Amino acid sequence: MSRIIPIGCDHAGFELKEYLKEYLTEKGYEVKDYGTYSADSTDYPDYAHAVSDFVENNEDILGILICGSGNGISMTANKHQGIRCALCWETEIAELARLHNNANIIALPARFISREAAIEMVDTFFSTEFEGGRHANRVNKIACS
Ligand SMILES: O=C(CO)[C@H](O)[C@H](O)COP(=O)(O)O
Repeated sequence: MSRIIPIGCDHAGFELKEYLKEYLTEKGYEVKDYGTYSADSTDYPDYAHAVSDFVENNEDILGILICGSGNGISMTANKHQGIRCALCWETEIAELARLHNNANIIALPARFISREAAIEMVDTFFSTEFEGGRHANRVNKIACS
């Protein structure tokens, strides 16, 4: 797994993004911060597209996106052919997103989860490998031609 983690958020996710960035940097990851860089109101698609472009174009990279509900940022990311972005609100969902769906971006709903929950989900997401097997064929069927 890569030690580089791209991360992006809108204003609702700014505080959590800063917190996760510090945590992941302390853990030795190289965090690529695609913004936003303040709590001023802004548009989540700008950051979702930037992180998704990076993940799509770099093998073995997993990313993090954050907005208020997690919906807008994951909807945007999932417009990219190479992205499987999973909206996660508890640890088991984050684990299944990797095990069964080979998700390459985790979307977090900053307004609905604690910092502790976010850390646990991120730790799980980044330490869990895709199970393959019966799930591989299903994941291959997700993309539209
Ligand atoms: O969750 C979001 C998108 O899915 C946004 O963070 C949310 O819509 C921002 O709302 P507001 O402009 O009222 O702060």
